[in-house]
Formats: sequence, C-alpha cells, structure tokens
Amino acid sequence: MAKISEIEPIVLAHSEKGSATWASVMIVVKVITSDGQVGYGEAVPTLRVINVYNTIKQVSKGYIGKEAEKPEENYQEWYKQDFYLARSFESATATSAIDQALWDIIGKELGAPIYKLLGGKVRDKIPVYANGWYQDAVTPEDFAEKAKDVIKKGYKALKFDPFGPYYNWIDEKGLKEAEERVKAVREAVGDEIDILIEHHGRFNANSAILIAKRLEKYNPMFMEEPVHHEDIEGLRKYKQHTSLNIALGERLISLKEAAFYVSEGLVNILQPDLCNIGGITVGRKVISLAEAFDVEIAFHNAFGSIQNAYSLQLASITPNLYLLENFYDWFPQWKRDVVYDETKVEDGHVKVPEKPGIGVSINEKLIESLKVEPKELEVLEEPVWVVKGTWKKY
Ligand SMILES: O=C(O)[C@H](O)[C@@H](O)[C@H](O)[C@H](O)CO
Ligand SMILES: [Mg+2]
Repeated sequence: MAKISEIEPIVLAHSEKGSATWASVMIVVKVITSDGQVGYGEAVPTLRVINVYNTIKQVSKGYIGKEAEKPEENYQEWYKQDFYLARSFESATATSAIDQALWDIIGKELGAPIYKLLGGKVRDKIPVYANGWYQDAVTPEDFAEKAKDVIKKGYKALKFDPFGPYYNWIDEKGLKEAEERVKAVREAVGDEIDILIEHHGRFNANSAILIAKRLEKYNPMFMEEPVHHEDIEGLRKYKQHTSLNIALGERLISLKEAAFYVSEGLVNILQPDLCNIGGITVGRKVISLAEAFDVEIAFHNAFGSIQNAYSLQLASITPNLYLLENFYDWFPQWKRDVVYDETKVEDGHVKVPEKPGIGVSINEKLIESLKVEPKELEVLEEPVWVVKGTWKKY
C-alpha cells in the first residue's frame, strides 16, 4: 500500500484580489505518496495564513509514513495525538486539507470521482446560491442593481449582509438601512427568488431579534449566524422569538460540535465547511447527522476553487441538500484558473465534475507560478470577513 511521503503547504496569491479580503490568498496542500500519486486539498486562510501554513507542517508529522488509502484511520490517529484538535481551528483546517488530498488520491487510484466512493450521487447538477456579488454596494439602489445582474445570470437564490458597519447593537437607523436594502433586493428579484440574510455572527440577541422582526416580511429563506458564534444562550433566546430558519456551521470544527447544535434544535440549515469540519471523512458524517434530524445542508464554500470542487462532490451525495454556496462568478480569474473550467455555474447549477478523485483537473503549473511566501494580512478598518466595500452607512 502506498505511504504518505510528502505534504507540502502552498500559499497562492495574486494582485487581483476579488470580492473578499478573507479569500485574497488560497492555501493549497499537496500530498505525495511513496508510489508517486499526488492529491490536493485546501485550507482556510482568513487572518491566519501564517498560523495555518505552520500548523500544516506540524500536522504533517502525524501523517507522513501512514497509509494514504486510510483517511478515516489517519484522522482518528491525529485526533488521538493532537490533544487540542477539537479546540484548534488551525489543526482542524490542516487535518481537513490533508484528508481531502487523501480522498483525491484514493479516487485517482480507483479511477472514480469521490462521490462514487461514498455511495453515488443523488443529483447530476448542484443548485447553488450566489455570494460575493455585492462588492461596493452601499445604497439600496446599489444592492438592487447588482441583485438584478445575479438573477440575469440564472441564479435562483442569493445571500448578502445588509447591515453595513453595525456591530453588536443595531439602532433604529441601522434597522431602517437594513430594511431598505432588503426591500430593494426583494423588489428587484421578485417573489420567487430565495433571499438569504448573512449576519456574520456579529449581533447580540436583542438586536438580532429586532432584525428578524423587521425583515420577516421580505420572506428570507434563512438568517445566517444571527448572534456571535459562541453565544449559545443568545441563540436560544433568538430561537424563542422567531420562526425564521437559522443557518450556521461555517465555524464548526468537529462532528460532535455539529451534533450539539443539531440535537439542541438550534439550527435549521447546517453549513459545514469541508476545509475545517474534518475534510471528507467528517463532512460525510455531518451530512447523515443532519439528515437524521431533518436539518438541511448548505455547505459553506467561500474560499477557493479546490474547496469548491470538493463541495460539489459532497453536495452530489447529500439527500438533504438545500443549496451550495458559490462565489465562482465573483472569484478573481486566477482562482478560477487553478482548476480547469469544469465548475462553471449555468442557470443556477453546477454540473458534478466526473474526473477521478476531486473531480476536476488542477493546473499544477499555475499553482507553481502563484506560490508566495506566507505573510500577514493587513488589518484594516473594514473587517476581513465582510464583502469588500460594504462596511458603510448611507
Ligand atoms: O457565509 C460565508 O460565506 C462567510 O460568512 C464568509 O462571508 C465569511 O466572511 C468568511 O468565510 C470569513 O472567513
Ligand atoms: Mg457566513
């Protein structure tokens, strides 16, 4: 059996940054086996590029020499070794990226895309929702105009954060601005398009409840991360005051953490991220966990084209899929080019890519040419997690 012989973290960057500062770089992980097989994974960048890069090197020590065809056993072994895996985003994303690469390798060895190794797809094309489309939108008119373009491209659902620079508390002016933006989008797209409201986990419960009451009439399909990530009591309080669907999950880093939210009834639409939940190995378990509790899945998919390819593989096997998040049309060109164009969005859907392993072909030459030394990201007044140019009142 092939052994894991090399694990290389690679940071990619380019002067063209795209709609999101958090994703202006891509962290790729390349795994090579003793018999020369190569697999790729992707880790989460945000403000932790250097930490994640270094953690991949540390985590690699636990994977080198292990059998490449055993991602489950290797994950369990790393869980045993790393006392802090359940508390460390860096370790979780490193483990996830390596795990993805192992599934890629198995798929290539067997000549099958990952979905076939997991029981087969339940759909040939994945319905997606648009994110990243509202860069520099500030006024309701800006949002309306850009939303129309999204719909023209064929999307049937779109997500946005209408809260500008409001943080923790929202006052009457903030509520009014958010309402006007949402109203403008609803009027621009009509009744049959799903509107998804992103809060980026930044409000206290009282403010989030005021927001829910104010926006309810525009019929949002879900309210994402309405309160701060760790504010469990706030979420319970929110849940008591609104019947709107709650979506969350992009910051969950283990199966059992996901199990908590699902079993407590604190989430309606779960958004696991295959780049930090534990790769394909844990991702597939989270799908079943949610299915058992009548919770839908909408994978968080905000980083790069390799994450996007894995998300398509898993979305294809998910019976309880709502929609897959998608930035593809708002990626900078270089990011699209890392993967050949098998993941284009057409009419609000992406065809499930059929190549062995990850499903798509990777442009290895481009990866080599985009490689940079990891460095710190600047911290600006506009937080890294918002879509660029939207941290403004009007
Ligand atoms: O739902 C999403 O797509 C996310 O919330 C992104 O918008 C985040 O800002 C990013 O993942 C931060 O790292
Ligand atoms: Mg989000």
